[in-house]
Amino acid sequence: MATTKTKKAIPTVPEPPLPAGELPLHIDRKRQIRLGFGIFFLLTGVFTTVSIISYYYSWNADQDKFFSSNSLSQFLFKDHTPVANWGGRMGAAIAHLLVYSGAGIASMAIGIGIAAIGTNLIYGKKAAVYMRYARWVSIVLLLLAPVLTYLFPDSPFPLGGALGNATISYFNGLLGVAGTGMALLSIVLFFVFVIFALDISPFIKKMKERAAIMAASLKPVQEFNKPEDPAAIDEEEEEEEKAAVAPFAITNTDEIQAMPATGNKLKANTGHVPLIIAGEPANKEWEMDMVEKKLDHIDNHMGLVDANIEEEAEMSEEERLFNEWKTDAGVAEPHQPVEEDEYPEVEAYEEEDYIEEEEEDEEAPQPEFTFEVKQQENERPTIKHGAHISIASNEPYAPELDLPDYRFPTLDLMETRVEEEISLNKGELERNKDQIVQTLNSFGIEIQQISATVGPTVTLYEVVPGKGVRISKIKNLEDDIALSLAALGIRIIAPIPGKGTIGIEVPNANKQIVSMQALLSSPKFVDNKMSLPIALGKKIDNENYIVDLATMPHLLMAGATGQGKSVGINAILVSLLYKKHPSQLKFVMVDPKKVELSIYRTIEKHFLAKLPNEEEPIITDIKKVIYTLKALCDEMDDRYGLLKDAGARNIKEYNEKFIARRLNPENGHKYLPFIVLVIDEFADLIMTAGKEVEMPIARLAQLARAVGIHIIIATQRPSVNVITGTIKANFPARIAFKVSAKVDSRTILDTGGAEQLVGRGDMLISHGSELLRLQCAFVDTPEVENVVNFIGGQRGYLKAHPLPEPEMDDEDGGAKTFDPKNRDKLFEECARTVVQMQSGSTSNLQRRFNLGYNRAGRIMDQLEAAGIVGPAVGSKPRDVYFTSENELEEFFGTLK
Ligand SMILES: Nc1ncnc2c1ncn2[C@@H]1O[C@H](COP(=O)(O)OP(=O)(O)OP(=O)(O)O)[C@@H](O)[C@H]1O
Repeated sequence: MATTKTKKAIPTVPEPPLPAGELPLHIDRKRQIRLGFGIFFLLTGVFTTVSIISYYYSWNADQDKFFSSNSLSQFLFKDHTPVANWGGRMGAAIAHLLVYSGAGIASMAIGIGIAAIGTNLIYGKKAAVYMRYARWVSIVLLLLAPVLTYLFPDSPFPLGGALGNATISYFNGLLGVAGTGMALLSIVLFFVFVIFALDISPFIKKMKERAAIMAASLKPVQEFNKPEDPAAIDEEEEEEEKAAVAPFAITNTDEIQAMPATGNKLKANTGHVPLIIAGEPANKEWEMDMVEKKLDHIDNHMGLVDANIEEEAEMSEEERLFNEWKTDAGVAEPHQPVEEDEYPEVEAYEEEDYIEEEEEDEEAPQPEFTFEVKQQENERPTIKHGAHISIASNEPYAPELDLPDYRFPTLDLMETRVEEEISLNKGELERNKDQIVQTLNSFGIEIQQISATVGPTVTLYEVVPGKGVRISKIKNLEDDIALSLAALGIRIIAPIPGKGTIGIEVPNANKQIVSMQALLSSPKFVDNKMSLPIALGKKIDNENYIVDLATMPHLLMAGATGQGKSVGINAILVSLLYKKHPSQLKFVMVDPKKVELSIYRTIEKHFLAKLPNEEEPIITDIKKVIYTLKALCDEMDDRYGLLKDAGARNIKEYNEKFIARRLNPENGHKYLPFIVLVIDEFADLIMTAGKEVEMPIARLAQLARAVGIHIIIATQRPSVNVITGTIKANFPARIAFKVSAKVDSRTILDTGGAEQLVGRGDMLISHGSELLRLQCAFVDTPEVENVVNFIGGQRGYLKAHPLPEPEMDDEDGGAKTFDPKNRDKLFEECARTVVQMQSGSTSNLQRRFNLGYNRAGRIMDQLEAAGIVGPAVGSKPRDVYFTSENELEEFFGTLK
């Protein structure tokens, strides 16, 4: 009541007129409350933003502390362990909740939004402004969080927070990874092109207009330097008199007054200078007024005033009152619209004039105000850097131009082995047929029909059995039939896949050598478009067997000693040397026996790749093999990085883009040659280095195909401890030369048969689902020498292709040690999760078990040391070496 009385009393006492700059009491109080809230919001926003920025650096240290507290209040008020966040415990908690449990790094928009609201409260803007902020903050949160999670799914820092994770895992389930990517891209494009474009267009317009104003405002200043037509001056003066006097006097004319040093010079050639030097205030003011008026004029002319209407709409009532009050008090006057034709020279201004003027004044000491002119020159649009970043030529890139004079090896380097007509003795054929029919009949197997296909090493007899004969019966009689045919190397194929017949392969009395020269000159080899064509030999029906190593994509060759492995490797290498240019293919050769591959050292500068600073082009030392394998893994990772940048799925697509000059070498892009790793005696390696060799080979075999790295391994010991499950699983293409026992054949091919081969290049190849018998092409050592000498005698690269320098875990390159007693409580659970998901991702463990980064990282290290996951590979998830939970449980059993 008392207040009311006081209020009522106020009108009776006439208020004294408000002093300039002060507002009526009710406006003032409202403003104070707003100011209070504004400051509060501003500080809160700044604090939140700073805490989030700090979280980026301190989250590793603080996350464990946050998780180890039972509740938020305990973390805030009861725990006393110091935190690393710049905002203290409160900052750490806010940042954790907003970033980790919220929208990741995008949450910064919340802090900035709160601060912006605070600022606007201080200035008393209307509610519409806050709505606009809220809209933008929501867009940023909803868009940025999923995009960041999608782009960096395995980033240890929660870039997209829980919001990003939840959105992406939902959409990945709904649309798949590619579908989610496309959906995100369309949403982002929608915002960029539709909403954002609409919003920025006025801004761009404004910027353009401002630039025009700046240009125009400098015009009169330059005109000081230019002699003027007296008539024009008169006219201008007249017009100026007509124009309204500038409502606000610009007093900062000191600069113009303080120009005596230049005055004399100017006096000689300018019309306006006497006015300036004389220092008559009216004239000085006139000059500056002209500038101001022109600014106003252009504002009106260009519609800036209209643009300001929008801003005014956002003004608070208080601001309007304040402006009205200012107007009344004569502090400022509204802009006077000026007729367009009053300042025709604004439009008439031409750049050439300006350049000429500058040239004329070159020798004269430059008066201060010409400085502005120079600034203007800087602001003139320049050619953007990068606008011309383009590769000089539009011609497709030709990798062969690295060595333009390189000549491919010629066929005369290979020995000419005339392939005799396959002439199997008719008598031999008849004899074999009769014996087969007899033998089968003696076991009660009726035959409807029999035919023979004569191959270089064996003849295939195809038998169509009588009705009701079970195929398994014939298969069971394999040994008996072989015995009665009295020939070595009989192989029964019952039935021949895709045919209703039974095949019986009988070795020929006279075997034929398959000529490598004939294979290399065959149209099938010459005209093929395979990435890595290899001419392996001939099938049983004499068809040339040429296959693409890139599709295999790796090859395992095994067989007893002296059965043709080395010849087989040479056949493969020679085929590649005949077909590929040195820029397209590199070999990494490992030869623990030191003699088999040393012949290829001659082509070191053309076709070999090795570790930098390594002298030997062919690797023979086991330790260097481990380094080399690591380097190849690094090369693979680097290549994946390049493919990702280029948006290519495999080396073929990548190289096509590079050849079409769609990838900029300045961004690290380069033509990627295929790399073929050849290991001649794999058993020696695995016996000496075990997992250290097996794991990187398995990793390369699993992943390197897409980036053009292929592996050929050969061994003469086809036992299970050499050709392990891991190796077999990753080498789908396998070649078996003759082996001594059926069990060895099973180890190599998962089936018998290789023990019945006749040796000397007779082989079985298992590729995809088929098993084929081939006679390997024969290449003798002198022929290989001819080829490598031919290549080595030509100009090559300066050195062998360098592989990346590998980083090893410790000096010995050994793996981390695992102490079963000293492992995390969650070790087993995490191991199960990792095996279930087949992905060694630390951030996954963090999310699953609510772990801090450090602890999750420690557990991942323990998993690596235990051999459950592979080493860290950049930000990608680690490889998981256990394929099933059973396997894992067995492993846990060994730890107890
Ligand atoms: N495709 C083939 N055609 C004809 N003869 C062959 C063929 N392959 C190998 N031979 C013969 O077998 C011999 C041994 O071959 P090779 O040296 O390739 O055996 P290997 O399996 O590499 O033996 P090791 O394991 O002892 O090195 C050759 O010297 C050659 O006479």
